[in-house]
This record gives sequence, C-alpha cells and structure tokens, in this order.
Amino acid sequence: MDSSKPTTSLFDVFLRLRPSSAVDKERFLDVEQPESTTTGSQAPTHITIHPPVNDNRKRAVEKFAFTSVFEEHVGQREIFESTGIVPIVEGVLGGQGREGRDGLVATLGVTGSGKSHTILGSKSQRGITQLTLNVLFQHTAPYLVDAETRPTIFQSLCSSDVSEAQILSAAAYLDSIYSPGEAGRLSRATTPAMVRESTLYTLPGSYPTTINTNMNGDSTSSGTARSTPAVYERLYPSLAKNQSRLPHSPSKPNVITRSIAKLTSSFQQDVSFMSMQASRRYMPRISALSQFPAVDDIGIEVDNSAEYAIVISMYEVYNDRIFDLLTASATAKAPQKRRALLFKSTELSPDRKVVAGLRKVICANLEEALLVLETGLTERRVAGTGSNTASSRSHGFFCLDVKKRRRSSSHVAVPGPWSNSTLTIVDLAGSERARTAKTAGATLAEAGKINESLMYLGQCMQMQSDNARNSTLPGAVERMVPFRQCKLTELLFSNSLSTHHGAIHKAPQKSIMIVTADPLGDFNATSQILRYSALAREVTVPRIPSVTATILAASAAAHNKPANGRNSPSALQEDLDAALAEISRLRQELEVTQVLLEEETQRRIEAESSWQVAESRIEDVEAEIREEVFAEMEDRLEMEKRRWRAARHVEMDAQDEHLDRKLDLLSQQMGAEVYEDGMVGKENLGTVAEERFVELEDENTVLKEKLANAEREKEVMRSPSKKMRVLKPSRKWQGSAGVSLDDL
Ligand SMILES: Nc1ncnc2c1ncn2[C@@H]1O[C@H](COP(=O)(O)OP(=O)(O)OP(=O)(O)O)[C@@H](O)[C@H]1O
Repeated sequence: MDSSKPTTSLFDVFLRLRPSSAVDKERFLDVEQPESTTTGSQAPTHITIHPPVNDNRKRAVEKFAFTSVFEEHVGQREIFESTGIVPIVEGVLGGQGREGRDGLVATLGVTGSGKSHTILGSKSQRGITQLTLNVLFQHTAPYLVDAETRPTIFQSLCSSDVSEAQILSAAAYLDSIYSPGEAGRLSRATTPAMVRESTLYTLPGSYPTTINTNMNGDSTSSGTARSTPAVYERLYPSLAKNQSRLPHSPSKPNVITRSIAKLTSSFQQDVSFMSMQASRRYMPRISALSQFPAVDDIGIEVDNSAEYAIVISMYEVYNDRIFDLLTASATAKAPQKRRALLFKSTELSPDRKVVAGLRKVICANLEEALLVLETGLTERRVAGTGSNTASSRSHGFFCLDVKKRRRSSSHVAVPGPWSNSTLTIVDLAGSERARTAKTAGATLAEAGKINESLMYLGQCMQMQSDNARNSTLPGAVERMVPFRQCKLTELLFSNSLSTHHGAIHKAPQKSIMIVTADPLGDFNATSQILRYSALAREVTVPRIPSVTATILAASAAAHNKPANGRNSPSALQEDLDAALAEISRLRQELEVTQVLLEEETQRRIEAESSWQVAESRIEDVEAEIREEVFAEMEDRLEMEKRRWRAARHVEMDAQDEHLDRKLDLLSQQMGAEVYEDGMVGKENLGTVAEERFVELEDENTVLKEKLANAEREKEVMRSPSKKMRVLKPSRKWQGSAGVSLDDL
C-alpha cells in the first residue's frame, strides 16, 4: 500500500491516538512501526485494526495509511510542530512582498476521542489554537499596527473587510460583553482552560481589600489604592495598558473595575463564590491559563517590509446553521434569539463566499486574543453525554484574519492596500451512537444533525482519496468533491479550490486534518471514520489456520500419512498441498470480495438515505419558495390596486375641475348668472347661448356616462360580491360636489 501523500489530496491527514482510561477493554488498533525508526526519528504512517474477538459479523483486518500517526505518548507541542501548522502560519503571513495564503486545521473523530483537547487544550496544557496565537503574536509584535488609538488605521481596516463584518477593538468588545448590562447573559459552557475571575479571591493576599463599592457598582479605592492597578496589570496587562492611554472617567467605570466591584459587593455580603449563579459571567484570568507547553523557541518568518493586523472571529455550525460566537445575542431574557448568518458572496467578494455579518475583534497582543477566545468559547454549545462530560454539540470555527499591507517608508510615502488571509481552526463535533452516548430529546436530535454533516464530510473525503487513487491511472478524470451538500462541507472545502478575483489569483488554502481515535474505544464508530479519512486503505482477511490444518489432516488420514508430510514427500502429497494452498487463497479472495461487497452495499444504503434526505429537503425548499412567491404576488397586487385607486382619484379630480372650468367659461361668455351653489340661471340666456347650452348639455351627458362607468369599475374593484349590483346602471348620477347635472 502506497502511503505517500497523493498529489490531489485536499488535506494532509494525521492520526492522533489518545491515552485511554478504559481498563477492561480490548485494544483493536495497532501502529505499524516503520523500519527506519531504529535509525531515524521517522513517525509511523500505518495502522491496522482488528475486529473484536467476539465479532459475530465476519469482518476483515484493515490497514490504513496516514501522513503520520502520533501515538498516545505524543504531546501537544509535538503535534503542533509535526503536523505542519508552523508552515501554514508562515503561509498565512505571506512571504516577502507577497500576499498570504489561507490555511485550515481541523480535527475529526468519534466523540470523546480528543478533538477539543487537541485544538483547545485543557487546564494544564494549551491546544493548537493557543500555541498558534502565541507564535503568531510573538513574531508579528514589532509589525502590528495600532488600530486602538489611530482611527485612520481602524477605518482602513474596516473598509478593507469584504465580509460585511462589524469590527471592534478588543477593549470595546470585552467591555460590551462584561459590562453590567450584559452580566445576566447565559453561559453555555466553561472552556477547558478557563478559571473564572472569582478564584482570584480565594488566593490568600491576592484580593485588594480596600476597594469599596458605591451605589452604582463603581469601585473606589482608599488606603492601599496603589495595589489595585497592580492587580489589574498582573491580571490584564493588555487592558491595563490600553486603559492607560484613555482618559480616566470615574463616572464611566471600565469593565475591570465593575467586575471587581461586583465581586467585592458579593464578598461583603458574605456570599460564597461557589454559590454564585452559573449564568453570571466573569472575565477569565489570563495568568491562570496554562502556559504549557512553551513555544517561544519556535521561529517563523515574517515579512519585515509589511505591517500587520490580527483580527479574530468565531462561529459555530449548529444544526446546519451558522451562529456568531462573539455576538452577545443570547441574553437571559431572550435565550433563543440567535440570528443565523449566511455563507455567501458579498458585494466586495463576488467570487468567493464568506460568512457575512460576523463580529470581528482586532487584537493587539496575545492576552487580548486569549480573552476573546475564552469569551467566545463560553457561547459554544456543549453538553454532557454518556460518552463525554463536555461534548461539543456544534462544529466550532476559530478564524484568525491576518491583514497585511506594505509599510510606508522613505521610498514609499503611503502604505499599500490591505490584503487578507485567514487561518481557520476547526473543532468538529464528534460522531456518536445514541446507544453509547445515551442521548435523548434535543441532544439526540443534535447528534442526528452532527452525524448527517459528518456523513457528508465523509463522502467528500472518500471522493478525495478515490481521486488520489485514480490519478495514477491513464485517462483518469478527477471527480468533483460534493462539498455543497451541507454548511460544514461548504465551509471546509470551498476555499480549497483556487479562485480568480479580477486579475488576482488566490491560491487554494492549505489544509490539514487531525483524526483522533481511542484505540480502546468504540470499534465500529472508529473504523468508520478511519475508512473515509485515511489516505489509503487495504483490506485483508485474518488467516484461518484451522481450515488448512483440518483439510491437511483429513487428506493425511485418507492416505494414512503424517499431516506434515515431511516423512513422505511423494508427488501426490505435493499436488495435494498445492491444491489446498490454492483453495485457501481462493477462499481468502472470496472473503475479501464478500467484505468489500458488504461495504459497497452499506455505502449504497447510505447514499440512498442521503438521496431521500436531499429529496425531502428539495420539497421543503420548493414549498418555501412557493409561499414566498405567493406572498410577493399578493403584495404586488395590493400595490397595483393602491396605484390604480390613486390614479382614478386624480382622474376624477381632473374631470371635476374640467367641468367647473367649462361652467365658469360658459357663464362668462353668456353673461349668465352663476349662483353661489354653482347652478346657472337659464332666464339670462340668449338664442345663441341656448344652442351652446344644448351642446354643452350633450357633452355633459357623455361625461356623465364616463363617470358612471368609472364608478362601476370602482365598485367592482372594491368587492367582487357587489359586482352584480354595480353592473345595473345607476339611475341618476351625482357629481362629486353633490351637483346634479340633470338639474342644469
Ligand atoms: N491526548 C490526550 N491526552 C490527555 N487527555 C486527553 C487526550 N485526548 C483527550 N483527552 C481527555 O479526554 C476527554 C475527552 O476529550 P475531548 O473533549 O477532547 O473529546 P472530543 O473528541 O472533543 O469529544 P466531543 O466530540 O464529544 O466534543 C477530555 O477530558 C480530555 O482532556
């Protein structure tokens, strides 16, 4: 089996095994050590999985190839270094004078296999996300722009963003989340690394006891007042730095003073921090987050002719809909109100889809970025299941936009335009079996959606490995990866294809997938994921020595010879052995074919079910479109009616006016007396005038008919039920001013 990475591969695929806590379970996965391990440090690339001993479905032994396999003892730093994340970060920053290239790092695996641990770490260890942020900020620090205090830079960053985003500075964002008005916001989960601010006060001597709280919840300090900023600076060095730039306003307390004031107030009321409401939110303590493993010695190349801005956004895909994790939309009053965002092309990004309308936060340093990350993660949907006490119920996307532009210098007066490249780190929700996870209700429904999206992801990855396998065949045509089936695959794959924006060619993103597995976990679920994610796969049937041995023994008995045949090497025996070996080989081949057939049947069943899902979705969409079109038609009809009515009123007014003018003219010409009520006195008319009067009467009759017709039409428009009545001609026409022309 060729383990080399296929050229058409969209992802590099790594396998990480987690240390298992299970003691009574059988290990079903073995790592094949490469021969060169004895001489060099080459990581293994192949694994073999064996069906459980008591497996009543006769299943094959399967061998899988990955870019690298990391065994249980491998730590977070080695994963960070060996999976090629560092070159991806360099790619995002872009080489000297070049635009960056998008990157994607994702984890995939069964629930509880260690995806979140790999991406986000735990209380004692940092994950890939924190390590990436550390390396990124450490090396770009001298080249980062100051968007906080320079409005022109902030403005230029806002206007360069193509995703209709709401861009904020980190201080403004954190203030919007932790300000008193937002204190009742719901917290869905604590993050693996988060230690809440309240724990600060349990440490002896760490609490500035002289802080007092006024009626507004503002804090004032007395006596040892200088200790307060020291605590701020130790806890929130970046915010303290930012605040020192801003004029201090006692009437407008900042987020930190308010937070401490609230805690002081609780403390003074003798309320235990442990008994505080879970929904209450406190700023995470930076110093309490893990610093391990250190990555300060890892170097990356940065373009020193450029300046950078690092902008963070976070969202989750929950039930196939995208929700912003940085928008404070879930409040205690309206927990359900979360607006789903669209993945679409925008005015400024016509050739490339983006998640439109996200909130994005410009971070000036690592501390700010970690605070934003921790805050966003508390919004993510997490629930306890039978398989994992904090199981992710959504696919989490953490996006690092690196904005880059040429710096102004003595040669170039103005800086260049901003370019943007994004590193997306994805923590996928895990596939799970309802029976193992013991889920029910909404959690079970979520699992259904998670499994469905992972099935589509599996189809895409399967297509990728099929394409890679077929690419070596003459005349092979690469098949399109079906990534538009759901939001998850669209988000993961659509930037993996190269696009053109005007004359600019954007390179496809560089992607890596880290598959996590528990070698003592669920065999069925794990093998399914390995099957579609591995770069290559080989199926073998376990040797069944008993079959050959039985036949040999039987034939030996028939010839009354020893079973091993060593003592009687006759030609007959040799023929018999050869025949038995051939039978055994054919039998194995048949079994492999049976296994493959079974798998193909399974795939067909899955494809049929996804076809059915697609069909019912089409029906839903069709019904939705029908309703929309019908509603639009009704609106338009109503608008047309209103327009027609307005036009008719105008016409009637014009006719009245015309009539009045004629009467005026007539009375002037004939010297007839026009009474105050508009009637003309006939007694004053001469012969010529009488003729003219008759003419005008005829004309009036025509006008009357026209008006009567108009009146009838109006009635018809008003109510179809009155149609019949209106069709009967009215006996007598009354002018709009109540003047009867018959009376003239
Ligand atoms: N490599 C590892 N080393 C130590 N502990 C680990 C490792 N991988 C996972 N764990 C621990 O196992 C538990 C479950 O892991 P985690 O939450 O990362 O699983 P998951 O795959 O993200 O699950 P889900 O899909 O349900 O969210 C956690 O307590 C985590 O700390």
